Amino acid sequence: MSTVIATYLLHDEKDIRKKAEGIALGLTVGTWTDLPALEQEQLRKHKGEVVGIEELGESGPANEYFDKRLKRAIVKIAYPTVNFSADLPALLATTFGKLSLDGEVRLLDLELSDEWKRHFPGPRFGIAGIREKVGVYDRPLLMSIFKGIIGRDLAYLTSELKKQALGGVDLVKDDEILFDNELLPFEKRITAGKAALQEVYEQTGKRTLYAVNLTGKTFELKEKAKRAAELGADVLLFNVFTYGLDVLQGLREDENINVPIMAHPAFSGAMTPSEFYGVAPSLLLGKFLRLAGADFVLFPSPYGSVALEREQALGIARALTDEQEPFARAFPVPSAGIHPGLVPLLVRDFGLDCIVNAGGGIHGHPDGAIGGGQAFRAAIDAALAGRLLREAVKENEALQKAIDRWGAIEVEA
Ligand SMILES: CCCC(=O)/C(O)=C/OP(=O)(O)O
Ligand SMILES: [Mg+2]
Repeated sequence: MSTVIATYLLHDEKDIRKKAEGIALGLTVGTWTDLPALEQEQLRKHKGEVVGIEELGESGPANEYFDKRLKRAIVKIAYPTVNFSADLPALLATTFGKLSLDGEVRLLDLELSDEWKRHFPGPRFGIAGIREKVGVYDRPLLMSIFKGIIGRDLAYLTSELKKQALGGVDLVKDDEILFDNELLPFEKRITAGKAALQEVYEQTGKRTLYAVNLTGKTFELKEKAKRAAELGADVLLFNVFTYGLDVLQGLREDENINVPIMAHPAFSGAMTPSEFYGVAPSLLLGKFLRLAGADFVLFPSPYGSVALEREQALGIARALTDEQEPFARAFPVPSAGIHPGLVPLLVRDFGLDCIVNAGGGIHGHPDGAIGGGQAFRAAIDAALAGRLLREAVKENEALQKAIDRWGAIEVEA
């Protein structure tokens, strides 16, 4: 019998096993022991089963948070896939729908069978496909973010786009808060951006991609995305969690939207932060986004301005790049508050197949976006060569200015 196995962190004052059994029945057949034998036989294939309980010691923080003494355990429950349709909305409603309202349960993981994974597309391009588009194979990619663009016009956007590209970034993304507007209409951002980046390519030979924010009402997104593809959009930025995972999957599965999709974590912070309830970031921002088709996934880095606990951030990256999964690997993009002085940590923690992503760390450079890009590129080269930044600055003024402004955290061999 095909099942999905959910792993939860459970809290209960009295009896963890009783709570776990209640969940397994409550989210499947509802009741069991009082059923006549014949009905039990008929319903057996639909019955949820507790398949593992790992008792944990009490947690002071948990007791303090819930203001009561609680038993804790890692609990695994198997849900028969015969009970629900092969889509993420059904999977989520079954395994963490009403249960998510309990307030004392955290969903840590969902294990899908290989057979069931075949219902999901995974990234269309993935790391390999993106690298082919930018022509860079031997280092982390560098991405910058438009900042201070709201209220500006197309001339300003294209001027800023050129500066970021001239600084040597591989991609430039819209900020997630840039929406369709009269001054910067979606389609014109694509066409004007493309022309501007072609100019830079002809000037420098460096290819830079532009990730335009796909926004608007849900049922208009597909047509907008198809139009973007027709206009030659390089990448679609998408605020997945203000829409839903299945909307991402719908965009990915449309063969007329043959464009890489960059998932932004906006609004996911409503579900992930607590250690006691909600959803683990490695599942929400890692496994689910890869399953549904994101080619890039942004998430808070362990050392930026909205930092994620290091192991959590690394868990997302592992879920995005796990070679055991039957999906293309997706680019981890640790973000928020990133500046050139943090590049040694990023390379140590995320390796070659990641994207260094910065807004303020590019535009806040004393020499502007061009200097910011140059500083990051120098920091990436130094980190890959195993050189300390304090050595690398001797040959790179832009990096020196960045370190003077933001400092540096060296990773000593
Ligand atoms: C985790 C998303 C980061 C993001 O959206 C953003 O705009 C970052 O900007 P900076 O923190 O690099 O200025
Ligand atoms: Mg942003």
